[in-house]
Amino acid sequence: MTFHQNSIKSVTLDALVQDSATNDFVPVALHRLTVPLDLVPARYHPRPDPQFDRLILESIPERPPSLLPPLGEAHLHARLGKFIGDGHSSVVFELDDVQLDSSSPDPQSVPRLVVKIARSNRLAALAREAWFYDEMECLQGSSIARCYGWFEVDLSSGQSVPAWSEHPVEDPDERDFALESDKNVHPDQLKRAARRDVLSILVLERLGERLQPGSHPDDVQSDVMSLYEDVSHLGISIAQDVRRQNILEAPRDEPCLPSLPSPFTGRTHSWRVIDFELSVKINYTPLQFQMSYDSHVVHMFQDAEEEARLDYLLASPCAVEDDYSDSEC
Ligand SMILES: Nc1ncnc2c1ncn2[C@@H]1O[C@H](COP(=O)(O)OP(=O)(O)OP(=O)(O)O)[C@@H](O)[C@H]1O
Repeated sequence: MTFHQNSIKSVTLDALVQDSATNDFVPVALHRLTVPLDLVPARYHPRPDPQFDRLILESIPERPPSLLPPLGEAHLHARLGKFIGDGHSSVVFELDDVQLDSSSPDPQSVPRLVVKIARSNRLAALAREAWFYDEMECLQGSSIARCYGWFEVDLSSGQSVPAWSEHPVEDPDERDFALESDKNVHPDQLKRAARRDVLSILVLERLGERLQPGSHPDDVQSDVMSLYEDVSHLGISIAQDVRRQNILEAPRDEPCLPSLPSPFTGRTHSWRVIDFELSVKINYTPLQFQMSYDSHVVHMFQDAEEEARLDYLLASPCAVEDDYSDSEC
């Protein structure tokens, strides 16, 4: 049996939650949640007159039907591995020693996985991201990572999560887009925002390295542009978060699953886009999206070049001096 994005029903993680009295790690079991269809309200942009037909759709694009089999019963057991990265909303780790229970799918079809752990004050942001992974199911494995589910558990009073305190965010009071971007915030999101005692995670396919500072050849730039094109076919704008930190290489290290061709362009990408908590579902045409993505992506690659130049100058002050010929370097 193949391991699908909806095969896992529950997850037990070791080395994530600590018993505050003894400082020992205790295994914690998290249960899969179904993301309510209306969790993220779409934004409707009225069409002022027919000349905007090329840019604004009459209605919000429908979510393509899921092609996954019915929800599975598998239980996944894993240990928190190496820290990979963090952001305003989450901390991301590799998963080690991944095991599935005996009734589960073929372990050969399980790729390397990571866990994206919501910060305690960013539960709504992770829920929002889970909704976008569902919305973009048809792009999982081609332009975005495969997402193996959203899982939660209530922590008990004597439990703590060292991942939160060891990787603190610079500004813990920063505004939460998940609660501010939508006119009518879903009641579940308001409840989540009020809580600090919930462990909430996404289990994702492990992608490769980030797009590095420097100049990138045309084929890389066009591959990345095409990731945004794919997303725009679903009426999804991620224009607010076009950054090289959100472009990762497609998985390469075994075990990994092959990249799938885009259902929209047929292109098999070498890159993936991540991080959808700032995304918005809206009734724009792909042409309208393309106009805004074009400039964002061009700027991103220009910034990557500039960043590399600055890194070089900082690492070798003589290079700065060389610009002024009296240098003694
Ligand atoms: N599927 C993945 N595979 C490998 N690395 C990942 C994956 N997802 C995230 N990462 C790493 O973790 C980092 C943080 O992830 P991400 O940007 O999704 O977090 P965030 O908290 O939503 O960030 P932000 O501050 O941008 O909202 C990424 O920059 C990337 O390096």
